[in-house]
Amino acid sequence: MTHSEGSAAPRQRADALMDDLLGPADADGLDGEQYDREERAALRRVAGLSTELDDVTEVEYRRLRLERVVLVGVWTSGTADEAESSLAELAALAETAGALVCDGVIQRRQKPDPATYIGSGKAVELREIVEEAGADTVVCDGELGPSQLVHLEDVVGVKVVDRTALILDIFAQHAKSREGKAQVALAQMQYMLPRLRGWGQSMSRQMGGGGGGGMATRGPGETKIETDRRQIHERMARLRREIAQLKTGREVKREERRRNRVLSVALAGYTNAGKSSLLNRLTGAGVLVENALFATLDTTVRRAQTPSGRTYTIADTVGFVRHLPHHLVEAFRSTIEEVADAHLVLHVVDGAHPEPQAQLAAVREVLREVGAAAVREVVVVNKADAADPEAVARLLEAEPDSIAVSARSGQGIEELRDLIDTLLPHPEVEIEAMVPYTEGGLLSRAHQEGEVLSAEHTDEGTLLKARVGPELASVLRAFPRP
Ligand SMILES: Nc1nc2c(ncn2[C@@H]2O[C@H](COP(=O)(O)OP(=O)(O)OP(=O)(O)O)[C@@H](O)[C@H]2O)c(=O)[nH]1
Ligand SMILES: [Mg+2]
Repeated sequence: MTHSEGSAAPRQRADALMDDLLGPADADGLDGEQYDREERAALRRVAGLSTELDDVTEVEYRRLRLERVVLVGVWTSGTADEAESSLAELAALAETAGALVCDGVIQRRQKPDPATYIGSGKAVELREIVEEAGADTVVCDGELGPSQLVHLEDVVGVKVVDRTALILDIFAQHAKSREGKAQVALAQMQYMLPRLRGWGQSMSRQMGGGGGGGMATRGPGETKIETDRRQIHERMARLRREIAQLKTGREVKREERRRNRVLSVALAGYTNAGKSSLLNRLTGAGVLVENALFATLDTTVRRAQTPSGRTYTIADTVGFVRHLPHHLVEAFRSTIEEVADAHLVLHVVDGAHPEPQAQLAAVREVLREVGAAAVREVVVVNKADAADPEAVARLLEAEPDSIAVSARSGQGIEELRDLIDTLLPHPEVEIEAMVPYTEGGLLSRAHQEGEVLSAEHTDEGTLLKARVGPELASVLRAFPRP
């Protein structure tokens, strides 16, 4: 059955990459396990994929419930290394979602097969691998159309999900705030809507047993799908309203910060680069740090101070990943938009990662999409403690505005603080004033909003020399130096 892919390279197992992700070899009791697996898979199908939603809100809490997965990628362009690292990332995503990765295969093709994603001959081979591994799910490294999912499922005999569904699932597990949860739920529904029919057909074929069982179930199945669709549409409309309200609240706060001329720094970067660790280093904030992808899904804003005593806010943001599902870019646009508003972006990259440049490029692409490309950017090469010094040196050379740090050891953090101080815009007006002791509030404003160059206590009040914004400058002019 291999004639259809004449030039296709033999299946590539990304074994080396998966080594430490592999569980113990399953040599024991194959028969019993297989039976068990069928039973579990059957149960899971009903729980996870059925369109029979008792309550449509269930969509929100849907978990893919992946257990043993086989990964499959179509390698259309680039080097073998790139194809393998994409699959390794998929493995990390699957692990983050709680799955055990049994195996990973890549097929070289010009483009994914329109019917079954990988070629039909390869799909049959994949089925053997799935059976051998005792896997219950196949995860494809791309976004598959509804009918591709159904057709591939028919061939491999287990649940098939794509990269998008996997990422959505992780996001659903990690979102904490109301807004974050609502955004993920909306994205999940957008993703599911066109796929309801597909799953429905697949289910009825399964339940019909033979090939011709479709007719009997089609009628009521369609009706049920229509009902589900309508309910999902209604729920999506409600979610959109909720998100709009929450967004207004967040924007009011943001507007307030802008009005108060609060200096702002945003941390952006590929997932797992160490953004939250760096935020903790810079502010002492207790933000969740985890060696998992997408530990942070909600924007956290903290207060920090530059070495010269200026106050600024620093926002942690959701991590980026290649091929971020489009729904999610949309859904998270608002949280990522925070970056577009910042005075300075610290673009954190994992210096110990094999492909930091690709990560930088992926993040910049999204930043451009949300209109944050014009914000001043510094590349913060993190994990310098663990990275190869030569790789770090190469990165620093390739990126003109860059600095190497380690959030873990503290190396480079002082320099980073100084750099933040230098790059944050400086208030434009230099002023001298004699601030009476009754106007203590003005002194603290000068400290917070501006840069105090000197403050000398005299009999008449505090002799202040400072750089401040125009608004505060006009207030201070009421107290000229005698
Ligand atoms: N060796 C080393 N590990 C680090 C350093 N900074 C962070 N890490 C580790 O990298 C992992 C990810 O750190 P996080 O701070 O959660 O990364 P993040 O960018 O916020 O990740 P997401 O929120 O998932 O996008 C954790 O296991 C950290 O302990 C560092 O400087 N050196
Ligand atoms: Mg984080």
